Amino acid sequence: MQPRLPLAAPPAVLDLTAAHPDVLVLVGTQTGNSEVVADAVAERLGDLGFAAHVLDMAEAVPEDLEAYRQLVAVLCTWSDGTYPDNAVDFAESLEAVRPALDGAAFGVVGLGDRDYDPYYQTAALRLRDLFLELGGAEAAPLHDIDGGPTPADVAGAEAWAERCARAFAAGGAKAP
Ligand SMILES: Cc1cc2nc3c(=O)[nH]c(=O)nc-3n(C[C@H](O)[C@H](O)[C@H](O)COP(=O)(O)O)c2cc1C
Repeated sequence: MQPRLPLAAPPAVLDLTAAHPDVLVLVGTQTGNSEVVADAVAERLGDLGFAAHVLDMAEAVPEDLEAYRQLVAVLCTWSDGTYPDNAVDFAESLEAVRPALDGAAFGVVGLGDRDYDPYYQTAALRLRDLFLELGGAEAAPLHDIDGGPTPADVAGAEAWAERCARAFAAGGAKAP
Protein backbone atom coordinates (compact mmCIF):
# COMPACT_ATOMS: atom_id res chain seq x y z
CA MET A 1 0.00 0.00 0.00
CA GLN A 2 1.28 3.46 -0.95
CA PRO A 3 2.04 5.75 2.01
CA ARG A 4 -0.50 8.54 2.08
CA LEU A 5 0.78 12.06 1.63
CA PRO A 6 -0.08 14.33 4.55
CA LEU A 7 -2.85 16.74 3.63
CA ALA A 8 -2.10 20.45 4.03
CA ALA A 9 -3.83 21.63 7.20
CA PRO A 10 -6.63 24.11 6.44
CA PRO A 11 -5.98 27.55 7.92
CA ALA A 12 -7.54 27.80 11.36
CA VAL A 13 -10.22 30.44 11.86
CA LEU A 14 -8.62 33.31 13.75
CA ASP A 15 -9.78 34.86 17.00
CA LEU A 16 -11.30 38.10 15.74
CA THR A 17 -12.27 39.53 19.11
CA ALA A 18 -9.86 42.47 18.67
CA ALA A 19 -10.66 42.92 14.97
CA HIS A 20 -13.54 44.17 12.90
CA PRO A 21 -15.12 41.36 10.88
CA ASP A 22 -15.24 43.21 7.55
CA VAL A 23 -12.43 43.74 5.06
CA LEU A 24 -12.78 45.81 1.89
CA VAL A 25 -10.80 44.30 -1.00
CA LEU A 26 -10.33 46.87 -3.78
CA VAL A 27 -9.41 45.67 -7.26
CA GLY A 28 -7.57 47.68 -9.91
CA THR A 29 -7.16 45.75 -13.13
CA GLN A 30 -6.70 46.14 -16.85
CA THR A 31 -6.89 42.56 -18.12
CA GLY A 32 -8.27 40.62 -15.14
CA ASN A 33 -5.15 39.14 -13.46
CA SER A 34 -5.56 41.31 -10.39
CA GLU A 35 -9.15 40.17 -10.04
CA VAL A 36 -8.03 36.53 -9.94
CA VAL A 37 -5.54 37.36 -7.19
CA ALA A 38 -8.05 39.53 -5.30
CA ASP A 39 -10.62 36.72 -5.33
CA ALA A 40 -8.04 34.29 -3.93
CA VAL A 41 -7.03 36.80 -1.23
CA ALA A 42 -10.70 37.40 -0.34
CA GLU A 43 -11.36 33.69 -0.18
CA ARG A 44 -8.43 33.15 2.18
CA LEU A 45 -9.58 36.02 4.40
CA GLY A 46 -13.01 34.40 4.42
CA ASP A 47 -11.52 31.01 5.41
CA LEU A 48 -9.90 32.76 8.35
CA GLY A 49 -13.20 34.20 9.55
CA PHE A 50 -13.38 37.65 7.94
CA ALA A 51 -16.16 38.90 5.69
CA ALA A 52 -14.23 40.12 2.64
CA HIS A 53 -16.08 42.46 0.28
CA VAL A 54 -14.48 42.65 -3.18
CA LEU A 55 -15.04 45.97 -4.93
CA ASP A 56 -13.95 46.99 -8.44
CA MET A 57 -12.16 50.34 -8.14
CA ALA A 58 -14.41 51.63 -10.92
CA GLU A 59 -17.28 51.35 -8.43
CA ALA A 60 -15.35 52.69 -5.42
CA VAL A 61 -15.52 56.18 -3.88
CA PRO A 62 -13.23 57.62 -1.18
CA GLU A 63 -16.02 57.45 1.41
CA ASP A 64 -15.99 53.64 1.10
CA LEU A 65 -12.62 53.61 2.85
CA GLU A 66 -13.95 55.43 5.89
CA ALA A 67 -16.52 52.69 6.43
CA TYR A 68 -13.83 50.02 6.98
CA ARG A 69 -11.08 49.47 9.56
CA GLN A 70 -9.36 46.90 7.34
CA LEU A 71 -8.48 47.37 3.70
CA VAL A 72 -6.73 45.39 1.01
CA ALA A 73 -5.94 46.71 -2.47
CA VAL A 74 -4.91 44.40 -5.30
CA LEU A 75 -3.88 46.28 -8.42
CA CYS A 76 -1.65 46.18 -11.43
CA THR A 77 0.56 48.87 -12.91
CA TRP A 78 -0.18 49.75 -16.51
CA SER A 79 1.43 51.70 -19.38
CA ASP A 80 4.66 53.18 -18.06
CA GLY A 81 3.74 53.35 -14.42
CA THR A 82 0.11 54.42 -14.49
CA TYR A 83 -2.94 53.06 -12.71
CA PRO A 84 -5.11 50.65 -14.70
CA ASP A 85 -8.09 52.33 -16.38
CA ASN A 86 -10.63 51.16 -13.78
CA ALA A 87 -8.57 52.74 -10.97
CA VAL A 88 -7.75 56.15 -12.44
CA ASP A 89 -10.85 58.04 -11.30
CA PHE A 90 -10.81 56.43 -7.85
CA ALA A 91 -7.13 57.29 -7.32
CA GLU A 92 -7.72 60.87 -8.46
CA SER A 93 -10.65 61.31 -6.09
CA LEU A 94 -8.65 59.84 -3.22
CA GLU A 95 -5.93 62.43 -3.87
CA ALA A 96 -8.56 65.18 -3.98
CA VAL A 97 -10.85 64.15 -1.11
CA ARG A 98 -8.08 62.71 1.11
CA PRO A 99 -10.33 60.68 3.43
CA ALA A 100 -8.90 60.14 6.93
CA LEU A 101 -7.98 56.48 7.27
CA ASP A 102 -7.43 57.09 10.95
CA GLY A 103 -5.23 54.09 11.66
CA ALA A 104 -7.15 51.64 9.47
CA ALA A 105 -5.01 48.57 8.80
CA PHE A 106 -4.27 47.93 5.13
CA GLY A 107 -2.25 45.80 2.77
CA VAL A 108 -1.45 46.13 -0.93
CA VAL A 109 -0.73 43.44 -3.51
CA GLY A 110 0.85 44.74 -6.71
CA LEU A 111 0.90 43.00 -10.06
CA GLY A 112 3.52 44.14 -12.53
CA ASP A 113 6.45 43.10 -14.64
CA ARG A 114 10.12 43.93 -14.16
CA ASP A 115 10.46 44.26 -17.93
CA TYR A 116 8.79 47.64 -17.42
CA ASP A 117 11.55 48.97 -15.17
CA PRO A 118 11.84 51.75 -14.02
CA TYR A 119 8.05 51.63 -13.74
CA TYR A 120 7.89 48.28 -11.95
CA GLN A 121 4.92 48.32 -9.52
CA THR A 122 4.74 52.10 -9.46
CA ALA A 123 0.92 52.18 -9.19
CA ALA A 124 0.85 49.79 -6.22
CA LEU A 125 3.67 51.70 -4.54
CA ARG A 126 1.89 55.00 -5.14
CA LEU A 127 -1.37 53.72 -3.66
CA ARG A 128 0.50 52.24 -0.67
CA ASP A 129 2.19 55.60 -0.04
CA LEU A 130 -1.14 57.41 -0.38
CA PHE A 131 -2.81 55.10 2.17
CA LEU A 132 0.08 55.83 4.56
CA GLU A 133 -0.22 59.59 3.97
CA LEU A 134 -3.94 59.36 4.71
CA GLY A 135 -3.22 57.78 8.07
CA GLY A 136 -3.50 54.08 7.30
CA ALA A 137 -1.27 51.52 9.07
CA GLU A 138 0.39 48.91 6.87
CA ALA A 139 -0.59 45.46 8.16
CA ALA A 140 1.91 43.59 6.00
CA PRO A 141 4.56 44.83 3.54
CA LEU A 142 3.51 45.31 -0.08
CA HIS A 143 3.39 41.94 -1.81
CA ASP A 144 4.58 42.11 -5.42
CA ILE A 145 3.87 39.67 -8.21
CA ASP A 146 6.25 39.88 -11.17
CA GLY A 147 4.57 38.58 -14.35
CA GLY A 148 2.09 35.73 -14.25
CA PRO A 149 0.26 35.30 -12.03
CA THR A 150 1.16 31.61 -11.89
CA PRO A 151 -0.55 29.23 -9.45
CA ALA A 152 2.52 29.71 -7.23
CA ASP A 153 1.98 33.47 -7.33
CA VAL A 154 -1.65 33.02 -6.31
CA ALA A 155 -0.55 30.71 -3.47
CA GLY A 156 1.99 33.36 -2.43
CA ALA A 157 -0.75 35.98 -2.32
CA GLU A 158 -2.90 33.66 -0.20
CA ALA A 159 -0.01 33.24 2.25
CA TRP A 160 0.38 37.02 2.32
CA ALA A 161 -3.38 37.34 3.00
CA GLU A 162 -2.97 35.07 6.00
CA ARG A 163 -0.17 37.26 7.33
CA CYS A 164 -2.32 40.33 6.80
CA ALA A 165 -5.27 38.63 8.51
CA ARG A 166 -3.15 37.87 11.56
CA ALA A 167 -2.25 41.56 11.81
CA PHE A 168 -5.93 42.50 11.39
CA ALA A 169 -6.86 40.00 14.11
CA ALA A 170 -4.22 41.52 16.39
CA GLY A 171 -5.89 44.89 15.95
CA GLY A 172 -3.94 46.17 12.96
CA ALA A 173 -0.38 45.86 14.23
CA LYS A 174 2.19 45.11 11.55
CA ALA A 175 2.77 41.39 11.15
CA PRO A 176 6.26 40.28 12.29
C1 LIG B 1 0.79 47.41 -22.16
C2 LIG B 1 1.30 46.97 -20.79
C3 LIG B 1 1.88 47.91 -19.96
C4 LIG B 1 2.38 47.54 -18.72
N1 LIG B 1 3.02 48.45 -17.95
C5 LIG B 1 3.57 48.06 -16.78
C6 LIG B 1 4.32 48.99 -15.98
O1 LIG B 1 4.50 50.17 -16.32
N2 LIG B 1 4.85 48.56 -14.81
C7 LIG B 1 4.70 47.26 -14.37
O2 LIG B 1 5.22 46.92 -13.31
N3 LIG B 1 4.00 46.35 -15.12
C8 LIG B 1 3.44 46.73 -16.30
N4 LIG B 1 2.74 45.81 -17.04
C9 LIG B 1 2.54 44.44 -16.54
C10 LIG B 1 1.14 44.26 -15.94
O3 LIG B 1 1.01 44.98 -14.73
C11 LIG B 1 0.90 42.77 -15.68
O4 LIG B 1 0.75 42.13 -16.92
C12 LIG B 1 -0.30 42.49 -14.80
O5 LIG B 1 -0.38 41.11 -14.53
C13 LIG B 1 -1.60 42.95 -15.44
O6 LIG B 1 -2.61 42.81 -14.47
P1 LIG B 1 -4.17 42.95 -14.81
O7 LIG B 1 -4.53 41.72 -15.66
O8 LIG B 1 -4.84 42.94 -13.50
O9 LIG B 1 -4.38 44.18 -15.59
C14 LIG B 1 2.25 46.19 -18.30
C15 LIG B 1 1.64 45.25 -19.14
C16 LIG B 1 1.19 45.63 -20.38
C17 LIG B 1 0.59 44.57 -21.29
